[in-house]
Amino acid sequence: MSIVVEVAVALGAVLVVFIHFLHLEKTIRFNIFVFFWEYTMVNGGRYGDGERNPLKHLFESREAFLSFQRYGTTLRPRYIIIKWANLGSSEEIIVPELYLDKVKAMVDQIVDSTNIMLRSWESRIERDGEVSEIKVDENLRSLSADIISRACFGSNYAQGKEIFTKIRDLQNLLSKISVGVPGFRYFPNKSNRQIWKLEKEINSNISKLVKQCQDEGHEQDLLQMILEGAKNCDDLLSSSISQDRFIIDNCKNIFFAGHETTAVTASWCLMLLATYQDWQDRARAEVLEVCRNCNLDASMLRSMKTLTTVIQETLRLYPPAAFVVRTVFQDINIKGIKIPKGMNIQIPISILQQDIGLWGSDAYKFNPERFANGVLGACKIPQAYMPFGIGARVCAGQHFAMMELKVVLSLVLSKFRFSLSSSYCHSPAFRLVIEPGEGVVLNMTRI
Ligand code: HEM
Repeated sequence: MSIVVEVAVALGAVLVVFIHFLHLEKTIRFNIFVFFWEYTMVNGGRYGDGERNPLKHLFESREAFLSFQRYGTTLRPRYIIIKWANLGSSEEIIVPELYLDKVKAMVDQIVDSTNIMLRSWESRIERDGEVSEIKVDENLRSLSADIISRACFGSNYAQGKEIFTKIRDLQNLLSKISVGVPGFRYFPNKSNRQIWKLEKEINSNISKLVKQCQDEGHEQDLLQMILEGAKNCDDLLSSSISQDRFIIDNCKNIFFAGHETTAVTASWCLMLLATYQDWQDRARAEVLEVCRNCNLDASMLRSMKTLTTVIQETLRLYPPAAFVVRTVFQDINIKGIKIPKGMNIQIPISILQQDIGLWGSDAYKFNPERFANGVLGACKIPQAYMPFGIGARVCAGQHFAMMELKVVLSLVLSKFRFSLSSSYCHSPAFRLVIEPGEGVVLNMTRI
């Protein structure tokens, strides 16, 4: 089957590319990219003169340029986000669970999960002598998956974690696909067949788990909220989406939105604290002062002002989500570019968050102090700070994410001193999120 299928796929792809480039849609897709290019130019040649811009490498290298272009012209990543986010009004269901008081109750769970990771670091340091070189990224990813699985599936989290692992494999496969041709995902080539197989497995595993949760009843975890939401969701009644499909899509949505983003932010935070030792000392002093050898609780997290500004500044310089995506509801004109109704616009978060005109001449510098009086004090136009998006569809998990980051970072700071290893290579990479391309490698010692 395979050679015939691959040839058919190749011919089909050529045909679709041809039609695609002739079609009016072409103008629309290219406009999206031009819009950002123009925006960039209008704002003082951001790519050219950003000598100290931490994301300079990302924006300037040919590879990065291609992945931006690819992202701007391919349907796939946007398709996933929009499809997963738009199936039913996910925030109606998720947000109540992620409100602050609910989130507080999860602190103990997060402390337990984080301590498991920290104990493994302690053992490594003991084994290696005084200092250990630790690449933190994968550990932080598993931690974040563990935390979101527990929050989502409660006591069934082990099965949930298996599903999340499969979703991650799916994500990896999808991020490797580079052909921005509409309809390509229906071609039965090798990678698409792998994707379909994985999707089928994920859907059937989630269905099984949902059934199990329904039989057990009464647990107040995220999955239960989704199940309840699915029962009452008007969107479902007025659409052709099945309840199963809705639940499956919401599970994928939470995992995709809430796992990688938080893990990557923790990695960037540790990288910056390792680079700026004065901020590491200040944040640690605050944590020790607030906790005074007691167990962490939600009220302590509120008092950690310095740590909060460190996280805010990290999210300003290294926002994990590269774009906020919106669909144009009526024809508009931005800086002379006509944007027709129905087109998707990507708002480049990091460009807005490092604009000298808005943030001052030290816009590229790591300076958590700027957030001492909140976002209003940090930026001329506070809407330009949007690591969690903006408006009605702002991130449903932002409180959860901030709380998780504070717990993880305060525990790390209270137990370890760390500096950047000489093997660290600074190379922000745009995959599905903006992440340290070569990972973050730290020299760690116990306190
Ligand atoms: C540092 C961590 C995080 C960052 C930077 C982040 C960022 C974002 C951004 C930029 C959006 C798009 C918002 C918009 O279009 O205006 C979003 C949406 C979303 N996020 Fe997060 N997020 C994070 C963590 C989380 C977590 C932990 C969860 C879940 C527990 C979560 C759940 C969601 C959901 C469900 C949406 C879709 C909301 C909708 O479409 O209505 N996020 N996030």
